[in-house]
Amino acid sequence: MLTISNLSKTYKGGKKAVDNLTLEIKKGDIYGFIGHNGAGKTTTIKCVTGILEFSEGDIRIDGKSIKTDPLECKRRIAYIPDNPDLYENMTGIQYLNFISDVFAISAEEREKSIKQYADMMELTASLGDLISSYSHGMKQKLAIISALVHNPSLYIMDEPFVGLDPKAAHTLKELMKEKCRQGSAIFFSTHVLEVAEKLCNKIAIIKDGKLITSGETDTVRGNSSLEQIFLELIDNE
Ligand SMILES: Nc1ncnc2c1ncn2[C@@H]1O[C@H](COP(=O)(O)OP(=O)(O)OP(=O)(O)O)[C@@H](O)[C@H]1O
Repeated sequence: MLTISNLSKTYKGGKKAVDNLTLEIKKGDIYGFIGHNGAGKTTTIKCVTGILEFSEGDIRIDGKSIKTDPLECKRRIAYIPDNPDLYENMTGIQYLNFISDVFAISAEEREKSIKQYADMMELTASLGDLISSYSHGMKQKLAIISALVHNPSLYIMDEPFVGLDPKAAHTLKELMKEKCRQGSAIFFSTHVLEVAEKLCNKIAIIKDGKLITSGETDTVRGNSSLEQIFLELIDNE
């Protein structure tokens, strides 16, 4: 579903934020992407979603290259950034309709799914309010609903649980599991190792832009906790 091959990204000032990264995310995977602050997670995610250009390597979504076929790739993905920068002068419902228009979702379908996901995220009562009046968590919820509404085959999420209250975080975890059971795939970054350990069937750990380990969560972790393994790998590499 998502293949990252030998990806390297160097910023203009010369900082190599991602260094020869190779990962494969398959249909049905909930793939956790873990690393210290500044490890290169957001940079990788922005390359995958076509926001950042990269000089070396290749990124393919369902076999299509984000470099040469960006529109086809973007049709298949939903991106939930760590700091949703939404159109502040729209109301929540206007924004969801705008996203539904972009992805050509029928009126009937959007009405049903907006209601379903807004109810689940407990945002229905605020959908008529301007986004500028929303808290960080409410913006995060709106970004999540907008992703779910167009039912993509690949979800890319950057720290999706930050700012969510415990109930919304629980709902999101359940939705993530359900979407992957239905055949989507999720690639997401997180610092919350307990969540990654419980939720992800696969995990990758990066340090200074380089992949340290990746694979089935149980194999990566062995008999230890993910926290122990993470700390050992980060200290020893
Ligand atoms: N626009 C930029 N220009 C130059 N360097 C950048 C830029 N954005 C990020 N970097 C650098 O690239 C490296 C990777 O940053 P990135 O944001 O990808 O890390 P991260 O793993 O997402 O970190 P965090 O967990 O703190 O969000 C860091 O050293 C950072 O300083």
